[in-house]
Amino acid sequence: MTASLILVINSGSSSLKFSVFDSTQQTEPVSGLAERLDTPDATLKVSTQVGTRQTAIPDADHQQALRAVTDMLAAEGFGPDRLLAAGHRVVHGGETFSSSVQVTADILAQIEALNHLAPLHNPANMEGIRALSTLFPDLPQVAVFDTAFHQSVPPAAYTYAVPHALYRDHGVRRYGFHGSSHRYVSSEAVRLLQLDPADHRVITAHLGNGCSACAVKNGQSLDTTMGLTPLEGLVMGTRSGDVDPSLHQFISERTNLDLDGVTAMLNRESGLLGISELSNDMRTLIEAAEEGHAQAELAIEVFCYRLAKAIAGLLTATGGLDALVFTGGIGENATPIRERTVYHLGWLGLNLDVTANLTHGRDQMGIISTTHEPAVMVIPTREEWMIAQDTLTLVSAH
Ligand SMILES: Nc1ncnc2c1ncn2[C@@H]1O[C@H](COP(=O)(O)OP(=O)(O)O)[C@@H](O)[C@H]1O
Ligand SMILES: CC(=O)OP(=O)(O)O
Ligand SMILES: [Mg+2]
Repeated sequence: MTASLILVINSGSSSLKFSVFDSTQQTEPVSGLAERLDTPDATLKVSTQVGTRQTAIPDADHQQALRAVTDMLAAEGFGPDRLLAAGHRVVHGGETFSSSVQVTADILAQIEALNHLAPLHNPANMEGIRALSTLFPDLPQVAVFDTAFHQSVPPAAYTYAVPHALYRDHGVRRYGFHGSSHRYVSSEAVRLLQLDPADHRVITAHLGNGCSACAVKNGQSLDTTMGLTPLEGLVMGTRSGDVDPSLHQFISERTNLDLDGVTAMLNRESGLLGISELSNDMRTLIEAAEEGHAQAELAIEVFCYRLAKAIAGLLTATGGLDALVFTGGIGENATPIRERTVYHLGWLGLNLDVTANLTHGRDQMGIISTTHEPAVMVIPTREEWMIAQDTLTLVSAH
């Protein structure tokens, strides 16, 4: 049997998302998620063409979860003999990686040296790579970095106004994340609108649990809202985004939190959850706001205002706008969020087509504005598919 399957792994601190792509048929026959790892409630959810099912995998760690995934795949007829390669999402590639790479012991050491730049994400990503190489030592593995697409951002946009020695000695600069998503949806906008690949200006808004926006000119990222870590920029589900840099000291002086405690607060208890004191889930907030929940309403308004303000700022990098693209769970589904955000940007000549926005732009083009110049679009992201494509390209070249 020829090996044609690409296994894509997005390994997080307490979860492990996976997808299987069939590179010959261009299909995604199986995908799923192992969550609440290292707890008695750990579960594995698997979706195939026939439906979704859930199994308990109590106390499973990353390696046991991956074993459960590969056992399940074998039982479904996608055994290890059919695996061609695995592609991993790695959140931080620092300045070392400007494109995807095949993993070797040397590459693994280079990625590990960047762990301090993304302590919440990279160690978990490494865990996924390690766990899979223990299970299948001969399977080629590829690392696809969130930061890689943003390596074209110029120094004026990535330099913090702090002593330059911090950059030289410690790599303190803005890096940006969600690169696979921004790269995919911006190139889709160019394709769908038939824009000139060498002459276009697109702003992409990736709005999931983590949120970031990106300025893309002529296929290159020129600026983005996330920084040294994925905490900077927009309001997110549980992350604050931009705050006054004095806040760490201010909070720790007035509460009993130390630096780690404040960082955890800004990452896990802030954003939509922090403002609303209700939920980090946009669906819940939209419903609550409709029923008159004042803090849910405030959380939504802060989210949209800050997003619109960031988009307006990113136009400094592009010098114009051909398309504004919404993607991610919120961007693809939350009609009122797109409406309110675009409302703040009416002065740019952006006007939503109310019906198209309600149907979530589910036509071939995904356009939800009354005009095409500039166009507002909804384009579903395909981060896992991008990872599979890079993986296939790299292993085919070897
Ligand atoms: N129909 C919907 N309406 C509003 N928000 C939605 C809808 N569907 C999903 N979302 C929101 O999308 C967010 C999750 O986005 P997603 O891209 O799936 O997250 P992740 O970054 O974890 O992949 C949540 O805030 C969720 O409430
Ligand atoms: C980098 C980042 O914020 O990723 P996520 O949205 O998956 O949390
Ligand atoms: Mg996502």
